[in-house]
Amino acid sequence: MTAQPKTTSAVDASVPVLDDVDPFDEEVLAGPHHMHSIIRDAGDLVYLAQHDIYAVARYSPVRETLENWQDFSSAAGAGLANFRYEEPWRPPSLLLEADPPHHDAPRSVLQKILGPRRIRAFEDEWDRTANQLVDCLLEYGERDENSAVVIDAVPSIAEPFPLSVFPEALGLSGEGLDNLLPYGNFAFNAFGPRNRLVTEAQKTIGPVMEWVGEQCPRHALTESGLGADIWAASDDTDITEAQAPLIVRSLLTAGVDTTVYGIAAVLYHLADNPDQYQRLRDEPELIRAAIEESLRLESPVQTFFRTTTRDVPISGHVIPEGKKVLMFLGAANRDPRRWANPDEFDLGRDPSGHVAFGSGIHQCVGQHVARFEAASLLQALVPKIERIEFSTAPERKINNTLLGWKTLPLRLIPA
Ligand code: HEM
Ligand SMILES: O=C(O)c1ccc(-n2ccnc2)cc1
Repeated sequence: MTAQPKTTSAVDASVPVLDDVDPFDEEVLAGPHHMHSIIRDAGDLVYLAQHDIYAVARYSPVRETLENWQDFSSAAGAGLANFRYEEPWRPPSLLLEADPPHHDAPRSVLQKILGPRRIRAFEDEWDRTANQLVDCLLEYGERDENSAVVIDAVPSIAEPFPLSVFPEALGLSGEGLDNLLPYGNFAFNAFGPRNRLVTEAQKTIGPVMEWVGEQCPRHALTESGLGADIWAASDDTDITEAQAPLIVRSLLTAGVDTTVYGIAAVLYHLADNPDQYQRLRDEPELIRAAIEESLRLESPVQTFFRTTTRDVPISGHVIPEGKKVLMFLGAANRDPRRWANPDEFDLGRDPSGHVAFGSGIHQCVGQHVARFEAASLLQALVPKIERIEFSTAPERKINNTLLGWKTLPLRLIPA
């Protein structure tokens, strides 16, 4: 594979060039919001010279780029690497890294299998698991002098809950599930540049990748899980037998890490807004709004890329064909041009239209899994916990694509 030619096509002189903005700088990854406002203020479209990429951060050009799959292709990869010039680190995703028509059948299969009706079938079981988790924390959790339960919500809630419900729903055997977090972490780092985050993880990811590959064949999956549904679709020739394991792999990649970050985001914003947590206690019907508003504010999946399929006109500029375009979903979700008081957590706002799950033909097909998991958890937690407070400052986890928490030290005051 030849290295991607650097800016063979001249940058349209009207496009603001930002020389000193590196979205993948580790300090920026830990706190991207100042960078977001610099890019939003620079214009609808900017050129980030350090990576030879274009970028959109304002709400409407991000929506436009997400929804225009013809001009902004996913088939050259959803990350910085351009599959036209570089070998993907694994066979590309049949959904995330495909355009119509190849994208169509895998998408319609997963859309059915992960649709709200099918996921609602897990609701009672996920509610039971969530209540068991909360009861266990109340029963055995360490208490402080005011008998508040003191936890780090990342290892105590955000990680164990998705790990205890999703692999089982998918139909995994149960052995080696602790491979799922490092695998997801690596996959999301791999959408970025080959920086320390990638090269460090590359040293130990081999056996993890092998384990993931071993979970995808039909015989590795239980007969009643979502994975079996994917294989059943290959019997009905909606998809081929060769495609089925790759689609299972998609769920292994995205099915846990994303929801760990999503749940941590909800708990963070509830602890950060005690008055609104009280409102949630009084009005539990606002639980879904709390989840959406947390996803808007946090945007656990911060970025994805597209590749232009022609010289694309956008907002009075032209992006040359074959260029990577970085979509800052997190910046769009806090764009003051679209949201009043964008940085505020407001249960009273209508958060619909946020792009935390993307938009258009690639919009997150697992969004109902994410929403149902978070809702089960909050429905178990809110009635039993009077107040949630930070016990000490939370620490950011660093990833090239995901924004979330490494630690979330909380004090849970029982109701
Ligand atoms: C809070 C949790 C999650 C967030 C924030 C999230 C975010 C996203 C975003 C932004 C996209 C669009 C990608 C693009 O436009 O290139 C996407 C696509 C996708 N998501 Fe998620 N996701 C989450 C959870 C999940 C889960 C739990 C699953 C699987 C069970 C999943 C499976 C997928 C798949 C397969 C796609 C590709 C869809 C396509 O290309 O047609 N996601 N997700
Ligand atoms: O097929 C894959 O490799 C893959 C598919 C989907 C995601 N994703 C990201 C956010 N929600 C899901 C990540 C990887």
